[in-house]
Amino acid sequence: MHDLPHHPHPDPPPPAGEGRGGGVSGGACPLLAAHGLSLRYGAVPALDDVSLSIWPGEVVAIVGESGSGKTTLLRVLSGLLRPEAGEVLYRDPEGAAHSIHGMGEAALRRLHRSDWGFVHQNPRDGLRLGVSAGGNIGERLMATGARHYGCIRAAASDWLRRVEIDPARLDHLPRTFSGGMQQRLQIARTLVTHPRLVFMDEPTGGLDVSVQARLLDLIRGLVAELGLSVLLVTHDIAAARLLAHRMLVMRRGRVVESGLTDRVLDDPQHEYTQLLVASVLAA
Ligand SMILES: Nc1ncnc2c1ncn2[C@@H]1O[C@H](COP(=O)(O)OP(=O)(O)OP(=O)(O)O)[C@@H](O)[C@H]1O
Repeated sequence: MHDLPHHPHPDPPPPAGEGRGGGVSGGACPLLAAHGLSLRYGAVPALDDVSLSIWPGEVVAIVGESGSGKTTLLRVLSGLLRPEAGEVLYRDPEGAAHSIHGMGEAALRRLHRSDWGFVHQNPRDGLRLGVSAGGNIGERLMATGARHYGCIRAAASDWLRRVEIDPARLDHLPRTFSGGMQQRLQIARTLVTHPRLVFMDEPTGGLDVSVQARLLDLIRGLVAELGLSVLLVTHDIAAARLLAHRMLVMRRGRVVESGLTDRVLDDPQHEYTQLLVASVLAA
């Protein structure tokens, strides 16, 4: 048996309607739903008719080999890239659906500051290296309206502790931190505002194996504690196994298989998924 997180939905949404084609389901309410996303870089089809949805409290992993389109998909879903075709709908806390690529830059920026978080593979892309650790966390709180200096500092200290960084380092610059500490600081900065949906792009990439394991454990604990919805891009099947309720397998811009994580990994249906799983078992 695998120690998979309990799926937040007693009756998890069927994978039908995901992958190639398919539609956003009508009556039910996913947090984010994408339909028919396509994007090419010149002649390279980075995304080819991709559809997916993520539900409140759900962790969905997007896996696949290098160049399969994972990062492009995450960037399109989070509004950082515009698709040539298709649509991404986000449901706000009041239940209204918004088209991500139709909402305008200011509204999208607000969403990224409040409801959403983005954890980059390279912490330098998600941190301000010239600002103290506490400042990095406090800044995001202030962007959502926090003003009381003492409260902001206390929250920053608390979050340093939660990501296993000594709060005595509150005033230190992130460039004096190790790679693993910088990544944990980026996670603290992202989660301090309790976002509803977090995009993670290879959050453990580029770290030592032992540091990766510790970080995955930390992410797993925080995701469960905060009930976060997470879209996780990774080429690490073990990370997907540990964190994700569901997974999508990408190849050459297409979703070739999707389903509950243990089903996909223990009983892969697509030839490519079978190869992917076999290569991990052989390693
Ligand atoms: N800015 C760009 N210009 C041209 N081609 C691009 C660009 N970004 C990505 N591509 C191409 O699009 C395809 C998908 O790339 P993408 O980065 O989304 O894959 P990935 O699965 O995230 O890969 P990796 O795991 O190596 O990060 C690849 O063939 C890549 O070479």
